[in-house]
Amino acid sequence: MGNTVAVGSVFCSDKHRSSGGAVNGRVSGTTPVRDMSQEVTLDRLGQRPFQTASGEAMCSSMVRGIDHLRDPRLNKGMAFTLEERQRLGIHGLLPPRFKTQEQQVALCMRNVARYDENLNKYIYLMGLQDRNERLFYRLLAENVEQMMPLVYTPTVGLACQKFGLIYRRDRGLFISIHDKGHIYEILKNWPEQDVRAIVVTDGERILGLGDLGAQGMGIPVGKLSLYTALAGIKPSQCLPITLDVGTNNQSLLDDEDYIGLRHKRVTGAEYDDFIDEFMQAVVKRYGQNTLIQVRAVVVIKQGEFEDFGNHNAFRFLEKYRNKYCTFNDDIQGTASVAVGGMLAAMRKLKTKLSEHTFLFLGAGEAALGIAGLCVMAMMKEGLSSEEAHKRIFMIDSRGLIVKNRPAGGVVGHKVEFAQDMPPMKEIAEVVDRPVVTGAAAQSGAFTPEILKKMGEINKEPIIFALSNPTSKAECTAQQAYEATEGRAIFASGSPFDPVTINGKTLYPGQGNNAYIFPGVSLGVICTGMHHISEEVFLYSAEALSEMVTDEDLAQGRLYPPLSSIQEVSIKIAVQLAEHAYKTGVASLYPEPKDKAAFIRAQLYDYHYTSPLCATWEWRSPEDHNGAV
Ligand SMILES: NC(=O)C1=CN([C@@H]2O[C@H](COP(=O)(O)OP(=O)(O)OC[C@H]3O[C@@H](n4cnc5c(N)ncnc54)[C@H](OP(=O)(O)O)[C@@H]3O)[C@@H](O)[C@H]2O)C=CC1
Ligand SMILES: CC(=O)C(=O)O
Ligand SMILES: [Mg+2]
Repeated sequence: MGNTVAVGSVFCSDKHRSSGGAVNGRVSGTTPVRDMSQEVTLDRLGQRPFQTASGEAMCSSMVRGIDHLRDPRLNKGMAFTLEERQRLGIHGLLPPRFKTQEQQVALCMRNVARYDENLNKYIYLMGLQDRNERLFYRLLAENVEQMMPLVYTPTVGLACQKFGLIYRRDRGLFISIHDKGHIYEILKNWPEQDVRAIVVTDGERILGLGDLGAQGMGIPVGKLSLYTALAGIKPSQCLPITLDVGTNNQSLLDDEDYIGLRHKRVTGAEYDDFIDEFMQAVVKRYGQNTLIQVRAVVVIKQGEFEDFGNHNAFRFLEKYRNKYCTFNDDIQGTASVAVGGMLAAMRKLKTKLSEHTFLFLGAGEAALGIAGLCVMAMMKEGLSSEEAHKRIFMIDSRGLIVKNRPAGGVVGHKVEFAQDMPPMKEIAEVVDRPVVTGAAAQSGAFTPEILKKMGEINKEPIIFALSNPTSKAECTAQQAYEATEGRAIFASGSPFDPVTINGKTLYPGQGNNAYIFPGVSLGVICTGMHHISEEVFLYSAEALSEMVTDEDLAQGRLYPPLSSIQEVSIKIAVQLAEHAYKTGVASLYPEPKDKAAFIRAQLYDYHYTSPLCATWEWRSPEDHNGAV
């Protein structure tokens, strides 16, 4: 157990020693000399150093045998071979049986099935991620349909609500408003050097569940696990962050298990300065610095804003979109998946978007994002902006958004969608539109009567109930199909089981931004785009809809099956790369000739590799003067 594994040529700088490795019991990647076009990592002597489980080069002189069991990046459990066990000095620390990774995945599936409650399944999966990272990602990636509802919506919503109760160990970075002035120092505590993707929330609007404060951390953690499982972005390059500025949720403030700051949300200039400092600190830590250290490749910081409150989400998107490489998933990612689904529905109906009118229940981040992208798509089909806007009807908490709305009028991004009509309060009054989208977190808002009316007016009404989690859906798939005798073209934000109606089984689509954000992020990272334009989300929507087959459409699916979602991500990334090089917004040169092959070469491999390699030699602890 005391044996130490070493590589002949050691290339750790002092910086690396102080930022991870065995010093704090975690093995971090180093900052290797990196040439992404070939994905070769070389040490100073031009030799291939040891690769960690995440594919990163590392200071193997600092890794002890036992670390291969304790570090989730290195651990393979019973899949370590006899030779590996003996040479790593871990023989006897594992049961005598040897297993393949496939057998381990099957065991994990059986373990998940043993739990009745989804929250317990979630806890099991988080435990697996903490123990054996590759196994966790293989389980997720190869069983997306079963696992996504557990690590993502709907279960992640419950996990956030109970986060304090189920909290086990560190994952992600918490930065509180009281860290103002020191955010860069906090970022330096993160043990990874090569972060490419950050998902950040301030917990103010977690799914449709409202303000969950610091417990919103489940969302960046869940989203980033999909970055890896669905788009092959390396886990070591992903950083989940929660900005804790307090919470206005009194029941959390009163909850003995609440993990965040126990005061109301800080707002105004103090909050804005805090976010500004955060953005600058991220670039200082992972933007410029990383750029200086690498060769032949521009490493970018890529960040995603998630589940911020409405009033801040739009402000920050405007403020930061041209200054940083960032997007808002709730506004832009959702828009893309919804328009992708609508384009697929148009193929089924053999019509164009511009031939329809659209009704939105909700006029917040999700609904306004979708409405905006619908306008863009209709303009691409030939409508003027004015004509396209006339086709969009939106309802917020005060009723239909109209120009002459009394008391308070219409403000912000809603203004462009205000119709020249008399005010109307009830959704039933305006539901005679062929495409109806719910994104208002008002569960059951599409009542059976409303759904029936949609079915009476339209032969095949397009009904999207996008609110999450399931408890907030505007209607269920069963309700939509039943009220329309199976004629509805339906999609929902959280998954619903297939429904059999009049002997025909229909497969509701999951209109969730998870179809979009992993692929967009992969494309951005692989091209070094500095800014993400709105067109990216229309291209992604088109790429997504092109992957829907006629057979899918015949079964009621508006999206490709979740089992093919990795291919969707790659297709989106390739499409985005084509666009990035064509329009000169890529910064990674030389331009890869075969973009698909290039992108595939970057992907995280969740299969185990051997920790042993030819250049290794055994050294006793004394050889290292005890520096193990
Ligand atoms: N499927 C997916 O991929 C995604 C789904 N979502 C889901 O969409 C939902 C909304 O999110 P988001 O847009 O960010 O939230 P916002 O808070 O930005 O918007 C909510 C909107 O709903 C409106 N609203 C509230 N009550 C009613 C009511 N009784 N009748 C009509 N409208 C009402 C609000 O009105 P007002 O403006 O007057 O306050 C507001 O316009 C959430 O459940 C979220 O989980 C979000 C992102 C992605
Ligand atoms: C899916 C998502 O991002 C949301 O519901 O907020
Ligand atoms: Mg969200």
